[in-house]
Amino acid sequence: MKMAGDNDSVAAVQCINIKKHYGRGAHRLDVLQNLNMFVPQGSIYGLLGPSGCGKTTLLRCILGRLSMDHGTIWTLGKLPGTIGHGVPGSMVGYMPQETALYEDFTISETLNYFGTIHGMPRDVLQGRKEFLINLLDLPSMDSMIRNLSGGQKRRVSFAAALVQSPPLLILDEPTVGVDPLLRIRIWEHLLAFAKEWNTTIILTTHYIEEARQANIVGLMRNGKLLSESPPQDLIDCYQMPTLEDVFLKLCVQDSERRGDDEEQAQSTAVVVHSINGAVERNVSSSQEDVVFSSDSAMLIDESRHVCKPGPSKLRCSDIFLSPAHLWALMVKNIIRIMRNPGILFFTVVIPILQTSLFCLAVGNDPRDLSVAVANLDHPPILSKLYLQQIDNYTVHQIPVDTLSLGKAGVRSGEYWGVIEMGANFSVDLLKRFQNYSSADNATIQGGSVHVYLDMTNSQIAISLQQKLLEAFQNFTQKLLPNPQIAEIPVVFEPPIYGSTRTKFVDFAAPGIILTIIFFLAMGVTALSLVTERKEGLLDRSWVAGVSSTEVMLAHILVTGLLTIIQIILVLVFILAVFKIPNEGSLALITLLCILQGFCGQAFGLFSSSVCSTEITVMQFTQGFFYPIILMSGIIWPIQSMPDVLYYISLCLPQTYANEGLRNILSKGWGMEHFEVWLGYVITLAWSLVFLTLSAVFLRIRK
Ligand SMILES: Nc1ncnc2c1ncn2[C@@H]1O[C@H](COP(=O)(O)OP(=O)(O)OP(=O)(O)O)[C@@H](O)[C@H]1O
Repeated sequence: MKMAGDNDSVAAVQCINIKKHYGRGAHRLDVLQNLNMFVPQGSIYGLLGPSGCGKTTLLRCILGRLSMDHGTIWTLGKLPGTIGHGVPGSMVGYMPQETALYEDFTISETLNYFGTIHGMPRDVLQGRKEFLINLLDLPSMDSMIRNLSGGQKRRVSFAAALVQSPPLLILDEPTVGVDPLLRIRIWEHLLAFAKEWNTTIILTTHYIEEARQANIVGLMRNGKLLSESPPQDLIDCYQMPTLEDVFLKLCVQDSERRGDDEEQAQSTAVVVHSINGAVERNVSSSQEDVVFSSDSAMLIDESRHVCKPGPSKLRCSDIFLSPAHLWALMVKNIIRIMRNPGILFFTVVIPILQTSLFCLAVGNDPRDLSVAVANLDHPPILSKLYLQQIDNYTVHQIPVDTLSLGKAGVRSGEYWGVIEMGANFSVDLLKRFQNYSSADNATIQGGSVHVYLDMTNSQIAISLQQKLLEAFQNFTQKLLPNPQIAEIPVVFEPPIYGSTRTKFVDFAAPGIILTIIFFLAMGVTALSLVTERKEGLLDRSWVAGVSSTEVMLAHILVTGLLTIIQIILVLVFILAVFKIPNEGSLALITLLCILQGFCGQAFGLFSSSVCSTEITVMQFTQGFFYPIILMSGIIWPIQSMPDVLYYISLCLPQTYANEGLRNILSKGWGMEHFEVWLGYVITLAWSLVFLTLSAVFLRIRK
């Protein structure tokens, strides 16, 4: 059917037999059921219906944001989402139900963001901003969104949908929660846009009577249109005082039809014709029969027209990345970070705090360990000399009269151990040193230091053993002309790599550096996307034409700057302040850290593409934290793991990187070693895996 006269005969949007459901099995909900819709160009189309009848779902299908189960939608002559088409993109302005604005932006920044995405030149955008501020009676451009009233926020949201003067406007409940005066003003603007700029407007509303101002109303119930006609025609046809009464009557009729014939009811729509002022009513059951009338008096029985697909002007940005989109997204991310002191604090202070805590709290010798000394030696010549050699920083000697008193003290938790030297210690030890080959067992036992330790804390026990053995070496050096006589005949020569005094902290440092960098980078990235998606902000950007790759890249570039700051801080504190030994190239270390930071960002993006809320992101990332720490050889060598765990650990993103960094730091190895190469290659491979998965999940969940 075609209306006479003007370009109203051409459809801006046409939906043909649309079906859409959510859920599966018993939870399946058929939201749109064979829905047909025809929105003429330059008209205001009011989509009315009770809550939950599927209005938003239909709008999202029209925008190309939701895929349908069945049917076709034409928007501005093309299928939404076609390459080169501006829907989603600059051809459509979308105002979602929720305000969906960045609370920490000003009005000006908000409009800049959307204007830049749409590629508006700076001066045009400035003029447009001033026009919209006047038109919608908004406060000053510098006002922060978070300080605006609810009504002002809705008007800013409206302005954001209008900023690029789109030919198609889709407004999801623009007047909900708005005072009556403002509602009247919004309608005045809508009428002006349709009349003066030939803008096509589709809007949903619960306030049925306000839709009398629309050119056409679609009355929707249970996922289908009960009627699609000019409001006055409906009122005249049903001879009801209000549109609301018409809607009620149609609902009753629909229920009755459903009772009669469920199948028939699925696809019928009441259509009102207005012919030369007389109104007649049809019940149609297929798309071809669905007709509408204008308030002009003529009907032309022709099939409906949709906008003819014009020659596709394919821009590079439709296929490749758009610099305008990237720039807008990056500026947006920078503003959000700058306005959020928590993120800046997180960036600068946390890496310093974590590295310092690690270097100060881990790997140092324990001190002031109380150890009972039962020295029964008489006269205590050699025993005294031995006790003097014990490192007083670690061991705090407490004399006791008998061995059993010392043991009782260990059992009660007073001492970490007891050192016992017998009554003939000095005599027997001298005998042993003077006559090695003929010393009997009694002499050897009498000339030995007997130590009883609390072995429940292995690190403390190992430290005590080490200190007591070192004291004995010092003691023999003072006592014997050739102290090597007193040593066991297994000699550890100067090491090939490292030193005899290599500490635990040197072993753990590479893993700790990489873990701090990986998880900080992940933390900065992970929450941002989830917050944006939850508040409907991401949805708005998708509709403006931004792609998931652009969103990801903009996040990586901006949070990448933060990650580089963190890497510099971590390395300065580890290598320069706490002087963890480094034999290798600083450039290689930095490169590996940057790649691990990138991998952390990619993992953060992956987490935020999989999870819907901040809580689930936290749980998801925490679930990975301990397995990575425990299984990547950071605090214990992977060579000690059971076979299965060992092979699993090799697959983790930090195991090879950790090993590679350890080799660079402690052995000074470079890229000529395969073990070092592997660290870089596997980190990069994991980053690509996470990025690909993020892109897939972002696309699926768009
Ligand atoms: N992602 C989803 N998964 C499952 N069900 C959904 C989803 N989105 C919407 N629904 C359900 O589909 C039905 C239609 O929702 P929709 O938001 O389209 O209704 P609506 O007419 O816009 O409602 P309102 O006027 O309250 O905004 C509702 O029952 C809703 O609960």
